[in-house]
Amino acid sequence: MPASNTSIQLPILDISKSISPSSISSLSLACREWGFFHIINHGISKDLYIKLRLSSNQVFNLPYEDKIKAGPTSNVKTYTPHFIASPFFESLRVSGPDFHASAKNSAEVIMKQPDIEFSEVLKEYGDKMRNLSKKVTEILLMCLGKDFVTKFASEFSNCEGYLRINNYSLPEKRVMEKEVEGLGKHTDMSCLTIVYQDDVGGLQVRSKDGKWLDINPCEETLVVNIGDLLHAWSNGKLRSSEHRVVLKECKTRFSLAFFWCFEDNKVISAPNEVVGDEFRHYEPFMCGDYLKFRENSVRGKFEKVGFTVKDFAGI
Ligand SMILES: O=C(O)CCC(=O)C(=O)O
Ligand SMILES: [Fe+2]
Repeated sequence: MPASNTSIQLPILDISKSISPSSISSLSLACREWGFFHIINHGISKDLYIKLRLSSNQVFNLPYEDKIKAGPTSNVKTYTPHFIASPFFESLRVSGPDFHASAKNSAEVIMKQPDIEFSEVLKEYGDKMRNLSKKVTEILLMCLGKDFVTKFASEFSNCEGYLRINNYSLPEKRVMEKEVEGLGKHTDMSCLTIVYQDDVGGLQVRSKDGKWLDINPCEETLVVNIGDLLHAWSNGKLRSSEHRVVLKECKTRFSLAFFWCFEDNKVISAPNEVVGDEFRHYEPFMCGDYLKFRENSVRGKFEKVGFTVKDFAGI
């Protein structure tokens, strides 16, 4: 794995304010080049984050035998154990629209005495993320063209989100000769993803010429990245970049990735006005069919990219 120590400066968008024309242009550039940017004043308090982290850790700290009750072969399928995405990664999924019910469902399967706060905190976080995702979608439409919010916001009106709570850990006595992949390179199967990463760092984006660049954590700042669904809908104008997480020292790492997605039966086809005078790069496709394509191909699933929306619907 090539060593990496270069970080990139991404635009920081103050989501609490109305966006200025100069912010639109720097954001548009970042979305075309990197598909990544930062947001601040997002309304997720440190207190909410800490509560969510503490109650998630209660789940991750349980024995494997308990967690696997919600594993890939269970009815709920919300827990991804170690050794699927990587030996150092496990995650728990909580889905909208009813984040409370989804969290409660997993907690009841996994925990002997389900923690009521877990569902409440997840509801608060999920609902806030849904509102943030709607705001960010509108801003991205502004980046694509004048009046595009009025023209195209309705295409996104049935979007819904799910949260993946990611827990990274390295064996304690491991001698770290070099960094290891906590989560291998992949593109996200979303319209957009909003990530709360802790202060450990390790998130990296792959540049167009194949270099890995660090996206350094920054207090009070969330990372937003474009996923494959919006990449295809925008005819590639908003870039879904490959990214990964590397673990550099003997540390644990915790992140919250919220995926904002079209409904399964949505036909994704870039509107003519979005394509403009460029070539059309993607055939229309049904959102759910692409998700199935990724889930059913080991290569496309979590890592070992190769299979992305280009392979599925690229012209
Ligand atoms: O852990 C992170 O910072 C990012 C995780 C990620 O890329 C994902 O869950 O898709
Ligand atoms: Fe990702």
